[in-house]
Amino acid sequence: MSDYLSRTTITAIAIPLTVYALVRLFRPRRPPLPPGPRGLPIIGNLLDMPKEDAWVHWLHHKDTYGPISSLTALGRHFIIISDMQTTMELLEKRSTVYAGRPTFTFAGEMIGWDQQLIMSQYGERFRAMRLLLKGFIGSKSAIVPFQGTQEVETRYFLARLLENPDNLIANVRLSASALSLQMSHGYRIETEKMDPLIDLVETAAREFYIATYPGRWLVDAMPFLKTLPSWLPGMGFKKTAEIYREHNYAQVDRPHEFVKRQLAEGVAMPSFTSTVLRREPDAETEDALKWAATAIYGGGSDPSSAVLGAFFLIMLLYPEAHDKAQAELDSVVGTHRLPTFSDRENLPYIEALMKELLRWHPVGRLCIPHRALEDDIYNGYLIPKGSIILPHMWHMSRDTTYYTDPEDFRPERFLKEQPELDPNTYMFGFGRRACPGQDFANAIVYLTIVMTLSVFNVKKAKRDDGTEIEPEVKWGTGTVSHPGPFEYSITPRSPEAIALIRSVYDEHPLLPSDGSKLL
Ligand code: HEM
Repeated sequence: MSDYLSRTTITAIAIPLTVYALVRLFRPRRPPLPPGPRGLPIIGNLLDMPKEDAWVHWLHHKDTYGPISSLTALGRHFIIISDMQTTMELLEKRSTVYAGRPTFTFAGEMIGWDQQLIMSQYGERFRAMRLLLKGFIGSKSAIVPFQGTQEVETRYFLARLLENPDNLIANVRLSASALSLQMSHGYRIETEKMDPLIDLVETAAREFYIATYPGRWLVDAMPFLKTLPSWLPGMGFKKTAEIYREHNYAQVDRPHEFVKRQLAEGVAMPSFTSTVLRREPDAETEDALKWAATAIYGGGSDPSSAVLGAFFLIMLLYPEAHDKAQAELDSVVGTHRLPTFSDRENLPYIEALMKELLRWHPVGRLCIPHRALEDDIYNGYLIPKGSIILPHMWHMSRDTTYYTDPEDFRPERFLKEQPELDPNTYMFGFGRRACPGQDFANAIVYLTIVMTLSVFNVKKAKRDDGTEIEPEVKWGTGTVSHPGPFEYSITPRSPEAIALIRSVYDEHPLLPSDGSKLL
C-alpha cells in the first residue's frame, strides 16, 4: 500500500514537472531586453533611476550600452533611445505601437490629468482632441487668422519691456499666456495684477509636477490603496487628490463656461472654443473641445517662454548672432516700421537663428515619455508592452553625424549649400504624439525675435566702471528647461524705435481684462 502511495506521489509530481520542463524547453525564447545596468532581485534597477536631472543621468547610456538601452524598476521597463535612427524607426515608423503615455494612478485616475491631451491615452477621445486642434493650429495656414492678434500682443510685450526692462522673463511668460488664452478662449488677461485664470492654471501646473514626481505617491506602486477608506491612517493623499482634482477640472470648466456666456450675450471674441461651439457640437465633441482648449495654453506657454528665455540669454553669449540678425532686419525691413509675418520669407538668417535656438538649447531634453502599447521587437531586442520610452533629444541635438561642432551656437550651419539637419524634424516630438502646436510655437518665437531685435539692443549688463558682466548660464531641471536668472541690458535702439513701440497704445488701446467675468 505504502509502495503504491509513494509511486502515485512520485508520478503525480513527476508528470507536471516533466510537462513544465518540456514547455520551457520548446517555448519560443523571448528576445532579451536592450542592454542596461544589471538589476537587483525584486527591486531591479530602482537604485539606478535618476534622483534629479534625468537627462544628465541618462547621458552615459549611449556610450556604455549603445543607442538603445533599458532598465527595469519594480517591474516597469524603461527604454532610453539616444540616437535619431532608432527614434525614427520606433516612434515615427511604428507610431501606433508607441502612441501611449505613462499611466499614473495618483495624477491620472485620481486627479484626472489623464483627461488632459498631453497625458491622455491613445484612442477615440485622444483622436477627437487632436483633430479639433489640427483644424485650428495644425498648419501654417490654419494660424493665419490669428496673426493680427499675435502682432498686437507682441507689440504690447515690447511696450511693457520698454516701461519695465527688469521684468524680462515674467514679461515673456505673460505674453505667451496672453496670446494662448486669447486664441483658446478669446479671454483677455489682467496685465496689471495676477490674472485669476493664469493663477488657476499655474496652480494646477505646479500640482501636476508634484503629482507626477517619480516615487512620491505610494498609490502609484500599490493602486489598491485608492479604494481604502479615507479615515484610515496614511490616507492623506486622498484629500490632496481631491483638492488637486478640483483645480484640474476648474482650469478646464471655468474658461469654457466663460465662452458660453460670452456667446449667449453675443460678445464672444473669435477663438478656438467659440468657433467650435458655434457649430453646436454633440456632448462628446464638446467635452473633447474643452480639454483640447486647455492644451493650447497649458501645453504651449511654458515651452514657448522657455525657448524665448533661452533666446535672450543666447543674444548675450553670442553677440555676433545678435548683430547679424539686426543687420538683416535693417536691410530687409528698415527702421521705420516693425517687422511682420509677411517679412519672414525674406529673413533667412533669422530663420536659421530660430533653428539654431531650438537645437542648441532643447527645452524638452527628454521629450515627453511615450508608452509601448504592445510587445515590439527591434534589432533583436524585446520592447515589452507597457515600456516607458525616453527619447534623449539632447543627444540628438549634439550628434556629430548631423552637426559639426555641435556645442557652438552657429546659425550658419543651416545656411550652407548642404544645410545641417533641421531640428524642427525632432524637437517637437514624434509620431502620433508629436507637438500639435509646432507652427504656432514657431510663429510666436519668430515674431518675438524680429520685433524685439528691430527696436531693442540686447546686450550684457555693465558695471559702474563700464566692464561687462558675464551672464550666469544655468538651466532649470524641470521637464521644460528654462534659463535661470541672469543679468542683461535691454535698451531701445533709437528715439524712432521708442515711438514705434509706443504707437501700439494709440493704434490698439488696451481693452479691459476679462478677469472679473470668470466665475
Ligand atoms: C517652442 C515651443 C514648443 C516646443 C519645443 C514643444 C515641444 C513639444 C514636445 C517635444 C512634445 C512631446 C511630443 C512627443 O511626445 O513626441 C510636445 C507635446 C505637446 N505640445 Fe508642444 N512644444 C512647443 C509649443 C507648443 C505650443 C505653442 C502648443 C500649443 C498648442 C503645444 C502643445 C502641445 C501639446 C498639447 C502636446 C501633447 C501632445 C500629445 O500628447 O498628443 N506645444 N510639445
